[in-house]
Amino acid sequence: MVSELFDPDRWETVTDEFDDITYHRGVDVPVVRIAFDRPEVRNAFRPGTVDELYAALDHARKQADIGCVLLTGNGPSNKDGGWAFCSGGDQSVRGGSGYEYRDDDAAGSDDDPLVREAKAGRLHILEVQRLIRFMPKPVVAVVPGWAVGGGHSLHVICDLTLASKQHAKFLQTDPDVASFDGGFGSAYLARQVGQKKAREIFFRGKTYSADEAVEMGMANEAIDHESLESVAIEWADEMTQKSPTAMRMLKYAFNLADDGMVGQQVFAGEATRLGYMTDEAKEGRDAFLEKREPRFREFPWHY
Ligand SMILES: CC(C)(COP(=O)(O)OP(=O)(O)OC[C@H]1O[C@@H](n2cnc3c(N)ncnc32)[C@H](O)[C@@H]1OP(=O)(O)O)[C@@H](O)C(=O)NCCC(=O)NCCSC(=O)CCC(=O)c1ccccc1C(=O)O
Repeated sequence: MVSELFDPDRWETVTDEFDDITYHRGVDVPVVRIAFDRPEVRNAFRPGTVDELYAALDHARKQADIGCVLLTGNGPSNKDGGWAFCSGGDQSVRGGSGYEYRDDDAAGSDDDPLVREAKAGRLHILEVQRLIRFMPKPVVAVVPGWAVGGGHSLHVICDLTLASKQHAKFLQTDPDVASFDGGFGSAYLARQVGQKKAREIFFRGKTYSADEAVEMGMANEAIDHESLESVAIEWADEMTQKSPTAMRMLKYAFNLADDGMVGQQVFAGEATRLGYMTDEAKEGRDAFLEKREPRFREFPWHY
């Protein structure tokens, strides 16, 4: 069993090569489901987990027939029945300068020695955050239980959050373990819930329910636990029936104001792609290749 909330009739396996995550694609909806699969440690991520998550997200990014990504956590824990989205960095493998590949974690033993050295003491969940941020399709955090520390930051960076009414719990423990996500995990959270509330979340370390998360604006809807994944698929179905270009441009437009010149670059890159699709752009290319002046006067100055 992948997870108690997982409906095997709705999903097919993309690959079962991963150890710490599972990766499926929808049978009848163009959506993928990527899930943390370490329920016994509340889906904490170790370096290998982050590597796998990055690989799966990057794969999903490149699939032209996929319009939405669901990010969730498998469960419940066999140990105590607890549910989790993700409890952040695995504190048991935290070394002096970051999280370390240990024991059975994918250590990249076949890597070039210099790459292996550079991989020591990883804090690369931030690379995953950026991949989600720039993913050209909506990413939905589907939160069946605890979203804590770096796991809380992951739900924050997702485009939408659906939370189990009965089991989702939102908590920031970063300063309890001397960690601080000073990027999207805090600053973008403040955009969602306001400065006072965001500071309260980090400074007090209080646990919030799904309803409270919805009320303060960091989650979209609290859903009955049993229906969480089927509702997530419904939302994905709705979103993937819309224009892919419009959805991509909207996501990047929402990002733009907060992402500075990188946000402008990403948005403008997509605008350039659209520009390249016009006859005007083809005329520019053809004129160069045919060694003649471009006949741009044939094109209107739209207003
Ligand atoms: C999540 C809890 C609140 C759940 O509490 P509870 O339901 O009572 O269950 P427990 O009995 O505590 O836990 C069950 C079991 O799981 C183990 N476990 C839970 N969380 C972790 C974890 N994060 N690491 C390792 N192990 C974990 C726990 O030990 C139990 O094991 P047993 O063997 O059964 O005893 C509660 O568990 C909790 O508070 N967990 C810790 C949450 C936490 O502090 N997370 C880390 C925050 S810091 C972080 O995430 C890194 C931030 C980050 O990503 C980052 C930030 C800035 C720059 C870069 C980075 C980066 O890339 O890392």
